[in-house]
Amino acid sequence: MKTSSSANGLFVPEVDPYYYVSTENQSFLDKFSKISKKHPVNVLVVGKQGCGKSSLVRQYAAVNGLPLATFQIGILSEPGQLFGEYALENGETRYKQFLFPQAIQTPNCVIHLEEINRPEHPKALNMLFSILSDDRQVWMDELGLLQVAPGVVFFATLNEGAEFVGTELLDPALRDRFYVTTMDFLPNEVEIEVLEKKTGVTHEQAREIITVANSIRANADLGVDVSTRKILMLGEMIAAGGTLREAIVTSLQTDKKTLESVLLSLHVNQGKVEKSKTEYVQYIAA
Ligand SMILES: Nc1ncnc2c1ncn2[C@@H]1O[C@H](COP(=O)(O)OP(=O)(O)OP(=O)(O)O)[C@@H](O)[C@H]1O
Repeated sequence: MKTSSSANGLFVPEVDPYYYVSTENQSFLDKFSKISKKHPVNVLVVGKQGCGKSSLVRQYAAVNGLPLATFQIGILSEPGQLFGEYALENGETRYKQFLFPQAIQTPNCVIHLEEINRPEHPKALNMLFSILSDDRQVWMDELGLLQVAPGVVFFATLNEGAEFVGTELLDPALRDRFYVTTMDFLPNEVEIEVLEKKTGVTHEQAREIITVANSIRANADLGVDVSTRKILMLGEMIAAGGTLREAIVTSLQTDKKTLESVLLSLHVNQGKVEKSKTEYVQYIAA
């Protein structure tokens, strides 16, 4: 998605004209925005992978015209790693500041902390604790006192999966500092509309994709998650002229055996997926 530049190198994302949110979540976002005018706010967005958490954060920034900065917490292996690192420059070791210190000191910045429940090393969250607590400041030998600027909103996203539900794996001391909002997949009618608008498939094609997705979702034995992202990928393939089978084979990202079970169950239950005969041809031109 395109973004427009703001003065300090951070970016205000563009509004996604086809982003849908429940009225409840819209109302929550509105309140978070109001609270942020008084002091920085922490919001935890919980939901299944690919259900739209990142887009929600992006859309919040876009709709409110605020700069957005995203950081992957899941890959952190030590406390200071978000802030900067020592690097060799012209034979000298210097401390190089990363975007994070700049983002937290930028008034009204929207800061997305991705996968906050999964840092590679638990201590990696230590410095974040101070920033997310009422103190809103942290001392670093290299950078001095860093204070969170007025109006900053931290959105932490957390993937809800089979291995854990909701916020239970998040450290209680950390969880305590967040408002929590939960997201689920969109209702079918809305998913159909998103599919039509974003991928250009017809209403009938969109309906068929959702029927297939529902039948896979309903069959827990298959263990295949069909997220909104996956549905959009199916739609893109079909809009590009692919068959439903081709779309499923390329989009679902599952092992061969599960894929065969998926195709078989769709074929048996709904006659939806045509059997294919594999032939080989030369691939020498587009
Ligand atoms: N409510 C929605 N309205 C329109 N499009 C949506 C909506 N939710 C998700 N999408 C689309 O689905 C895709 C996946 O969304 P997104 O990346 O936000 O999911 P996520 O939950 O953050 O995924 P992950 O857990 O993998 O980070 C994006 O292309 C996004 O535009």
